[in-house]
Amino acid sequence: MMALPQVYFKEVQKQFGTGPVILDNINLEVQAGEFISLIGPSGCGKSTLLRLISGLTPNTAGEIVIDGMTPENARAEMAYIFQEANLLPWLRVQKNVELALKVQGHIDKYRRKDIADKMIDLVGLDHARNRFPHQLSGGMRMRVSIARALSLSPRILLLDEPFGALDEMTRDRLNEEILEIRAKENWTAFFVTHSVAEAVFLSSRIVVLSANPGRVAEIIEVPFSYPRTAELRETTEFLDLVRRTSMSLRSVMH
Ligand SMILES: Nc1ncnc2c1ncn2[C@@H]1O[C@H](COP(=O)(O)OP(=O)(O)OP(=O)(O)O)[C@@H](O)[C@H]1O
Repeated sequence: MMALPQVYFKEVQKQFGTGPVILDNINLEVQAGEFISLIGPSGCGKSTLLRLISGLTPNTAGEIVIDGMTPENARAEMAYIFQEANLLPWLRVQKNVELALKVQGHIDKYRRKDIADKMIDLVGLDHARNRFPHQLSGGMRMRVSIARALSLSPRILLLDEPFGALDEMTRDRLNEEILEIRAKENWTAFFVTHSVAEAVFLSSRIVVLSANPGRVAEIIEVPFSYPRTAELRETTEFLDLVRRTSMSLRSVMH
C-alpha cells in the first residue's frame, strides 16, 4: 500500500480578493522525502503555491492537507529559504543562525548554541562562524540562510529561487551540497527555480505549471538515483531530460 502523502492538494484554487484566478485545479500528492521542483512562466503562481503549503495565504477552493493537518497547523514543521539570505548585518554568523530558534521561543540558549554549531558545521562554515554578513561571499551568505532554516528541524523545506542570484559555479556547488545535506537530514523539499538544469539535478519530480491561471501542465519523473554527484550533469541521460523538460516548459510559455 502507498504511504499517505505528506502533502496533499485536491482541486486547489487560489484567487486574491476579486482578482483573477491565480492557481486553478491543482492536484498534487507528495510523499515524505521527495524533492519537488516547481517551474513555469514568471507569474504563474510558483511562490503562491509555496505560500499555500505553508499556510501563509489560504486557498479559495479545494483541499490542502499537510501531515494530516491544515497548512496553518503544520506550519511549525516548515522552514523557508529565499533568494535573499536576509541576515541581520550586526550579528555574527553564529548569532544569525541562533536567532531563528530564539524567535521560536521554546529552546534554551545552550541548546540553541548546540544546534547552531551543528548546522554551521553541516553547511561548511565552521571557519566563518564569527564573521559578520558583510565579510561573507554570496554563496556563504546563502549557506548561513540554509543553516538557519535547517536549525528549525523542518520536515518540509520551502525554497523560493534560493540560488537565483548566485553565479553558475556557486549555484552548482550549492546544488551538490544541498543534496548531501538532505541525505543526512531527509526533509521534503519544494523548490522554485527558473533553471531547468537545476530542477533536473535536484528533483525526484518536476511540476511544470502553465500560467493564467496556473495549472499543473505536466509532472516529470526524474529517474536518477541519489546520491547524485557533479558527474551526472555530463551524462547523455541528464542532458536528454533537460532537453525534454525545456520542451515541456516551452510548450506552456505563450
Ligand atoms: N498578495 C497578493 N495579492 C494579489 N495578487 C498577488 C499576491 N501575491 C501574488 N499575486 C499575484 O499572483 C500571481 C502569481 O504570483 P507568484 O509570485 O506566485 O508567481 P511566480 O510564479 O512565483 O512568479 P516569478 O516566477 O516571477 O517569481 C501574480 O500575478 C501576482 O501578481
